[in-house]
Amino acid sequence: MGHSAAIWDYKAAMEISKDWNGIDHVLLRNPQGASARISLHGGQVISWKNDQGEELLFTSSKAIFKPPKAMRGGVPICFPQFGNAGSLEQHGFARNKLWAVDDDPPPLPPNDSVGKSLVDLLLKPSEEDLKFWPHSFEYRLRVSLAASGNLILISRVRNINGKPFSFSFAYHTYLSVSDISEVRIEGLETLDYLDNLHQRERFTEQGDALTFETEVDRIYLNSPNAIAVLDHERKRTYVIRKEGLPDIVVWNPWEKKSKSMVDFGDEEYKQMVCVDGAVIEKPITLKPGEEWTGRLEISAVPSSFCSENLENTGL
Ligand SMILES: O=P(O)(O)OC[C@H]1O[C@H](O)[C@H](O)[C@@H](O)[C@@H]1O
Repeated sequence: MGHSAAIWDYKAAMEISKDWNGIDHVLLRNPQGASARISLHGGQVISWKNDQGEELLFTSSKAIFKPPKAMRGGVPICFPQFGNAGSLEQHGFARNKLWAVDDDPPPLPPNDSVGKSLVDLLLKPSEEDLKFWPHSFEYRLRVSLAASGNLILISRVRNINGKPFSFSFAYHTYLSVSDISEVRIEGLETLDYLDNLHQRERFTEQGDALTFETEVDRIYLNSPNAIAVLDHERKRTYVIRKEGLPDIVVWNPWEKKSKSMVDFGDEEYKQMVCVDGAVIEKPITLKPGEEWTGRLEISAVPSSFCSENLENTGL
């Protein structure tokens, strides 16, 4: 018997436990049996399951779950720098830090909380962080699981004093797929992209949809606010909707690069594609007191649902 949404206690549907390194994990559940697990290491969503218990995010079998190493899988937060185009470590420090649960976050619009199981997290710079990146910020991350099973991430970054600062950002979303050769991405047609495999040279997408035959590492610019990742074999489509995140990073390392990465298992590159809502080409600049919000919502739906209900996908 399922639970009725009317009597479901969303606050109680959030549990905190410790992993084997003593790091807090937050488990969110919805009345239909979907779940999401978030580690305070990195504020990283490390699992998202549908109501059938199927895992929707990829995590490498060799992922290292111990700070200060980043975990390969789920949704690492890249902040305040995406990639290595800056003075900080690759993808910035946020994914390697211990975040705190925020018991009293500033309010968000009611439709961002009602009918959802959620957790609010907070990251503030340590003394050590300020040596490398001397900017006072508060980063609030809300992770929600909707009654529909959708996973929603809302980031709010505030400049709390001092001088203006700039940052780039990505929700580095590792989607689980049956086989990368069965995947196509719709919504990126005709867009310009920066190719990370060619020193960020700018190209224009020519194909109808993006498919994979080799390593891909691109930053699509000014993308539409909904794109679809179709997994033909698993008959599943991920619909990614975003606000405040103009760019989309698409990455699959393919065989050779994945072999050179210590935290990637054999042939595992076939089971993943990263599709990140991001802000890269034009970094965000915040003056003192200003706040930026970036929202990502992912649905995982049967492909038949998408082709028959294209309007519902927003494409
Ligand atoms: O190995 P990581 O630091 O987690 O980065 C993994 C990948 O992230 C992004 O997709 C970048 O565009 C890639 O160039 C990078 O290889």
